[in-house]
Amino acid sequence: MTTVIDGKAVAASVIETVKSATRTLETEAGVRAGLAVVIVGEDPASHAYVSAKSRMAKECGFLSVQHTLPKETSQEELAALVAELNADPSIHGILVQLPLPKHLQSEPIIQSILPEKDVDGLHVVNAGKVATGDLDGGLVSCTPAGAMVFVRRTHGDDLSGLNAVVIGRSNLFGKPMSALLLAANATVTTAHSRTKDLPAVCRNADILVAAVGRAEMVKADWVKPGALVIDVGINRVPAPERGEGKTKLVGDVAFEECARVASVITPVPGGVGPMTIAMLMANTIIAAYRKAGRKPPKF
Ligand SMILES: Nc1nc(=O)c2c([nH]1)NC[C@@H]1CN(c3ccc(C(=O)N[C@@H](CCC(=O)O)C(=O)O)cc3)C=[N+]21
Repeated sequence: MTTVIDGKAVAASVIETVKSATRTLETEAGVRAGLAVVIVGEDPASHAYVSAKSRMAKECGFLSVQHTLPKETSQEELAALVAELNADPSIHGILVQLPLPKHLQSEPIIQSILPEKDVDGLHVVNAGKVATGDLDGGLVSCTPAGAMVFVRRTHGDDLSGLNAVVIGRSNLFGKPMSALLLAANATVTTAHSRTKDLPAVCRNADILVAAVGRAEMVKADWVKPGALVIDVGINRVPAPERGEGKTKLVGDVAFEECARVASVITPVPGGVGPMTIAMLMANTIIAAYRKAGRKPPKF
């Protein structure tokens, strides 16, 4: 029987750990963890994600601050807000929701966040720590960190002898995911749009991670029998069967057919997505513990 991972349930268990760590930090050190989320513009999907993050931060017991800036905000104004949050001792984590409106450059903004407050794990200092295998010193990007929780719950901490294939090479996901799998001793292939015979490469994977951004691209005959399949894709597609003009979310994996071949698989929605938000909370409490000079919890 194939196991379908319940991402909401795993995320809830991460959130329970965060909540209790938040209480401990408050009672023993008198410190309340604080998360600031910055959003520029009116994109409804981005607002939905940001509300979910702010709501979860409150549920964790954090000081949760949301800055909503108008879409015509200048580069300088956004940079000034980040500088203010960097200097604010009540804020331990800063997240600038991406993508930013087209007239703004995200890279200089992200690199101006203090690495110790960069709960998205996108600062070069944090990316560099992941790349060099220093997983306890920095902050790990939330989506790969969440995917690794699924990997550890399936295979334990040591992936020696297992082949892992990550489809996708973005800084946000593919590169850190490959680095985390490698640090856990997997033999890792980072595949991408220029890879020759992608289905054949994927068929070698004991752990197959799809982050291509193409709806249901990974088919059953790409999956090694018994593999763990992690679907990082979020694609909104038309769903005429639900009524005229309706849409639904699907991943990068053709779920039904691949589930018949895999031994463990994550669904979309309800897989990696909820874990991304949970790991953001985990990173925030880790940042707050470090600031207070305490050893943070492990996730
Ligand atoms: N600076 C920054 N950091 C991010 O981490 C970041 C970002 N910008 N921009 C946008 C993406 C997207 N993202 C998601 C988080 C949760 C779900 C999630 O919980 N999804 C639900 C479904 C939600 C629905 O129904 O729409 C699920 O997969 O079950 C999805 C996507 C974080 N992102």
